[in-house]
Amino acid sequence: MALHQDMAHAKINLFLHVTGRREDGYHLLDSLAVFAGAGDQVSLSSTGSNTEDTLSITGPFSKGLEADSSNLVLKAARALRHAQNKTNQTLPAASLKLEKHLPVASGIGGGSADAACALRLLTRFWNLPQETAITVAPSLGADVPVCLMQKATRMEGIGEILTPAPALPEMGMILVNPGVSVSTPSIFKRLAATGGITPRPPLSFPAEGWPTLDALIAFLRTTHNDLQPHAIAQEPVIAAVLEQLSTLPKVRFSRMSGSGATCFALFDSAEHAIEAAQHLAQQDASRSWWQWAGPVLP
Ligand SMILES: C[C@](O)(CO)[C@H](O)COP(=O)(O)OP(=O)(O)OC[C@H]1O[C@@H](n2ccc(N)nc2=O)[C@H](O)[C@@H]1O
Ligand SMILES: Nc1ncnc2c1ncn2[C@@H]1O[C@H](COP(=O)(O)OP(=O)(O)OP(=O)(O)O)[C@@H](O)[C@H]1O
Repeated sequence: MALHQDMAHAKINLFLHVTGRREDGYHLLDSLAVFAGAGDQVSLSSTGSNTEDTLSITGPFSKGLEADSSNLVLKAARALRHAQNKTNQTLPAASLKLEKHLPVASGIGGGSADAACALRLLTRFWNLPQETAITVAPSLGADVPVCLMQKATRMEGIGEILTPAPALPEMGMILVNPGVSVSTPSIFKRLAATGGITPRPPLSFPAEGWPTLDALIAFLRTTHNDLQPHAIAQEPVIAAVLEQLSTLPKVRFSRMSGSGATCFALFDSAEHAIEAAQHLAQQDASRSWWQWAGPVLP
């Protein structure tokens, strides 16, 4: 029986500016990340024996994902054990289950969200201080620290400088992925190969936040996803997704998230998003695409 379970929510970059490049090749970013109701489910139970941590994967996107030490869930467990400098004998082995609902390598941080979720579950299971998870998170991926919190956040540095976002309005969202997986390093490489960084004046967030969706959208229109043109150059179908989203009833704003290929559209409410998703599902072009509609987490 599962002792603990938690949701690994999809991370959406409402904008994503690439502001510089470090000597190690990692890019400096400025981004506003929010979390959608969509997510994977991770659960944990005790194996009842002192063997190794184990993982099993089910769900619509389990195919092609290995449940071995390459999986970010088991990498999270190993990193946490290492940080505690304890052996398998002193921390009981965990049996982890991942129900995979988010498309893999799709720009919405599914693997990072799973790793962060595993860190949250395991720190509770092993009675470790929360700080251990916070310390370990960046070593698992640039998106893991923000996924640990699952709250609207401004991301800077390479993703490790996190500032809670000011107040956001209630809104609904559609996510659409056309079924092509996009490797994050390949899109950053394309950006670097073309000279990359677009100089921009520093961006300030209003301290009072955005009381309405109109206000948020006016702000977002001054921003970009700098990875979007490079992802479209690699996978032109992303432009078709954005075209479809822009014509949906009551849509307010659309853009690609992260390094793609998932694109999002914003609506005044989750109900409007769900209605528009029903409309989208009837279009020939989008029938085979993965889609989700619902609320953005507060
Ligand atoms: C694009 C974003 O999703 C925006 O939230 C993240 O920056 C990427 O986060 P992530 O997938 O967790 O990234 P990682 O697994 O740490 O890095 C994958 C690869 O992406 C590139 N990378 C990633 C993050 C970053 N700030 N600069 C980079 O250049 C590097 O080539 C790195 O080897
Ligand atoms: N639990 C996992 N879920 C998804 N991918 C995983 C997992 N564990 C390892 N991976 C590997 O991590 C890579 C990145 O997957 P992920 O779904 O996090 O990409 P992404 O959504 O593009 O992430 P980001 O938005 O952070 O760039 C995949 O190529 C996959 O092989």
